Amino acid sequence: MPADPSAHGAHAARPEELSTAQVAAALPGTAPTGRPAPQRLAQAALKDLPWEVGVAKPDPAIVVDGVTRVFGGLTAVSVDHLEIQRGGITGLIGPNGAGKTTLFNLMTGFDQPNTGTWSFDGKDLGKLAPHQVARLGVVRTFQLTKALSRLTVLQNMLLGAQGQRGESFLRALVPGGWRAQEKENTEKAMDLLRRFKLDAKKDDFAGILSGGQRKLLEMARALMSDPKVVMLDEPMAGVNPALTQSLLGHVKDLREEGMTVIFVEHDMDVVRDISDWVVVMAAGKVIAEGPPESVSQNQAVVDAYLGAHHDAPLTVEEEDQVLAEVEAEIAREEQGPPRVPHANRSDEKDGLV
Ligand SMILES: Nc1ncnc2c1ncn2[C@@H]1O[C@H](COP(=O)(O)OP(=O)(O)OP(=O)(O)O)[C@@H](O)[C@H]1O
Repeated sequence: MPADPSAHGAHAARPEELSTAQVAAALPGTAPTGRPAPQRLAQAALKDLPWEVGVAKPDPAIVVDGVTRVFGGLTAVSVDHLEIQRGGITGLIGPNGAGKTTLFNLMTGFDQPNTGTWSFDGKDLGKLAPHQVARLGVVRTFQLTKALSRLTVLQNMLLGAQGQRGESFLRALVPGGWRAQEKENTEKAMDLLRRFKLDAKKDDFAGILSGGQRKLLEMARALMSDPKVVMLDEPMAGVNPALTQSLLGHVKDLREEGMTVIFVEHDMDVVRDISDWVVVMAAGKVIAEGPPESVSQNQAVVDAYLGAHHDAPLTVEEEDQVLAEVEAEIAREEQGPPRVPHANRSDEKDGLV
């Protein structure tokens, strides 16, 4: 069923996100200019596409072709064709070991494939080092954050500026050029820290931040290089429910700013909440693509998560085990607050996101 276009409108300012409201006011599509928000365009563009693996997108930012990565005898990634729509949020999901992180590593220059090509805006990204990929506008965060614990929060941010396009050897030769650049970078870092509510911690060592604050720092640092594509590897993992809300808001804000976001996530509530499109991987391959509501209806996806095959029905013992796991999951959810407290979300109540 096609997604409801109203579900991804400009979201209302969250009370806990004062800086977001300020940022939103300055952003295309969220200011009262009558211009449609970028995410609406992405969602509208994807709405009538067939739910087929490898389907061509109307305006792809990233195109992957024939990429394989083999470790010993194991094919960790084998993606024939994948396009990522510009300006949308694409969720990359799949069971453990599906190849999601390996694909991220390949696309951002942290690993090299055995075969294949991939491009951003038509520019070949193969064989580029991570800093060169970042300079072209594609940045990523990591499952385990890479915040350097013995540097302060601000110093960590300034490291993120190194791939900036404004930096150049010539600029270094201009008297005062570096100092001007440093001042510019510091101002930009402080703006981002304010937006991510980490400004009060600018002089703290990153090592003393909570897991969630480190995730925020990592996202903020990724934005130092003015990226066009942001790849987030499990941005919500290990983050407490209160901060999850804040992180979700920040991811949506990236889309508001016109960035293309690809994120790996295991929590299906989160995936359903923020994705315009979902790509499902299993055993290295893309096994399904479509809007969030399409994947739970896809038998191949259900099988991949259950570790079963179409032609191999579950035994009674396996069914009992799956049932017991589901019941345990429900019991856990009943005991604690859900990670995404939908009832409290002002944006959802308004039907705007
Ligand atoms: N450097 C490596 N050497 C050997 N095998 C690896 C390496 N990196 C990944 N793999 C294997 O490749 C497969 C895909 O791993 P990957 O981490 O990409 O999966 P994933 O979908 O990100 O899983 P998870 O959701 O658990 O993070 C796994 O079987 C993993 O053990």
